[in-house]
Amino acid sequence: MTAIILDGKAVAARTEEELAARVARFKGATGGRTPILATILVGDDPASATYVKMKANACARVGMDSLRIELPASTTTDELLAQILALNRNPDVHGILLQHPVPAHINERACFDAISGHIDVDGVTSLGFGRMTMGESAYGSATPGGIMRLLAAYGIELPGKHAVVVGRSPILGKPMAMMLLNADCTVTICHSRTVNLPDLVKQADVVVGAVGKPAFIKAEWIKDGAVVVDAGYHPGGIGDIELAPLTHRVAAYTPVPGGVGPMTINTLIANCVDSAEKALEQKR
Ligand SMILES: Nc1nc(=O)c2c([nH]1)NC[C@@H]1CN(c3ccc(C(=O)N[C@@H](CCC(=O)O)C(=O)O)cc3)C=[N+]21
Repeated sequence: MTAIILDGKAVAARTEEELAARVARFKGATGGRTPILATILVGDDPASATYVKMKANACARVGMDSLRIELPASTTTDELLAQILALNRNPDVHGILLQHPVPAHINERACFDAISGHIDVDGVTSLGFGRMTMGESAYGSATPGGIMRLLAAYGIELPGKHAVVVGRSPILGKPMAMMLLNADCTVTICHSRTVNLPDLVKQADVVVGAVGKPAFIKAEWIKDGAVVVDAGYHPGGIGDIELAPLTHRVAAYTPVPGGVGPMTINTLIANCVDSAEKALEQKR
């Protein structure tokens, strides 16, 4: 069986061409302003700094400006909330990315939920999650949203499929499960307290690795012909799924790197362009 490689890097690159054209149109309509994504990085975790830089670079590639806010690890919840509220009030800002994780003493949920819904382009607010789950208009969480766009780009049929999501985090596993449910999958959500994880994964037509542990999901658990989506990202180009033994016997898989990661960033940027266009329509 020749597996389809779900090439997120290629799909993202194609989409960037279209986004660049939309940014150019926005500039034409506003006398040269661009959509602006505000990125907030708290503390000095080098991996987080790299991801935020990748997001700013993606903005630049489509001709968008970004407003980079870097705060010390000692920042309090109230100080971070004040920054977010100021960005909410700034009419030039069309999207906010608050990079997860923030230092442990900060109430991350309170800070996510302070982001105004219309500029929650990373899809992290509770209200956005609820609206997405109910099938109402909202920007879905960027990583699962990117996965859905990637599956759509390759015409992967979802209705009636048994999707097994391994992981239940607020911005990855939980919204992933709701998006697959809304796409008419039968969804099983597995997590650290799940009994018989291998048996559940063995039933999956679609497997999503979203646990954050390198090669935690073993190749032998995955059935022939499954669609394998790996949302893990670990040093050395390793995902959450043991991939090498699978590539010849599954229907499709996301490579790591070059699969889910580029689609996450692309979804964030696409949502920000969308938000900017909506702001323009609504005369701001
Ligand atoms: N509020 C918030 N939203 C996020 O979306 C978010 C976050 N916090 N915190 C951290 C995770 C991680 N994340 C990645 C995005 C792109 C790549 C990516 O593009 N990786 C490249 C490889 C990069 C490399 O290692 O060179 C790839 O997979 O091809 C990886 C990881 C977004 N996250």
